[in-house]
Amino acid sequence: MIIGLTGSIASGKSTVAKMLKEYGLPIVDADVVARLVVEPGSPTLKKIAEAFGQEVLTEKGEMNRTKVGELIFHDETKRKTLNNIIHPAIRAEMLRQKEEHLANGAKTVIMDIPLLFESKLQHFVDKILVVTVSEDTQLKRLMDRNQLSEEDALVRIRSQLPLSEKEQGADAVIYNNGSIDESRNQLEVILRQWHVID
Ligand SMILES: CC(C)(COP(=O)(O)OP(=O)(O)OC[C@H]1O[C@@H](n2cnc3c(N)ncnc32)[C@H](O)[C@@H]1O)[C@@H](O)C(=O)NCCC(=O)NCCS
Ligand SMILES: Nc1ncnc2c1ncn2[C@@H]1O[C@H](COP(=O)(O)OP(=O)(O)OP(=O)(O)O)[C@@H](O)[C@H]1O
Repeated sequence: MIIGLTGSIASGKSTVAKMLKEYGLPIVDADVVARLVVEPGSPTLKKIAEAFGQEVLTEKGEMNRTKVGELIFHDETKRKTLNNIIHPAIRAEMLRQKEEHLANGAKTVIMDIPLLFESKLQHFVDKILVVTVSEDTQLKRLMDRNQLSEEDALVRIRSQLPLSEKEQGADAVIYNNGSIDESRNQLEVILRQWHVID
């Protein structure tokens, strides 16, 4: 079974992914893959520099993530341009890693895809697990974690579909407003229901 783990920025996906790892389940993480495909010298990074200018590269030839973040979260056209360049490369590498886990005998693979709904990737997975939080908690945790002003945190939140819509498209939902242990308990119930654990 392929489980798609999603949510929105700072809703708690990585926190839940860590718990899934503790069960020994293999995880294919879109944010990790998104870093892999823009390594210095990669064709994808070259295309990004052609589209946005050499100033998105650091002296070492790496992608300047802060700079690219500033550009794309304040400008939908630029965000779409970046997505059109980087998403095909991310998808191809994620599918490769998934196949590798299956070939190695995994019965369940987790695909952690923040933009699963925005990119319409529901067909990639058999079950969708959404990690959700209230808007207030999401805003507070994002501001704390990334040291962002309220305004910068809000533009990032608004660049994604509302969590309420994602909950409607889910096979199961983890409500992550409470403690980490409360979320862990919800996860355990879901994994039992799906026969991933006994
Ligand atoms: C814009 C970039 C450079 C910012 O890097 P930074 O290190 O600050 O953030 P990080 O990569 O950890 O992403 C944090 C979160 O931002 C959100 N996010 C990232 N990219 C996007 C996007 N194109 N649209 C909407 N939300 C996004 C996701 O919720 C993600 O989990 C980076 O996120 C990126 O390369 N984005 C494009 C690839 C992408 O779409 N990644 C999302 C998962 S496929
Ligand atoms: N139940 C919780 N109680 C308190 N803090 C939490 C809880 N869950 C997550 N957090 C904190 O909230 C922040 C966001 O969580 P996390 O990084 O797991 O979100 P995410 O959905 O993976 O975000 P992103 O898409 O931006 O990578 C982190 O700083 C994390 O430590």
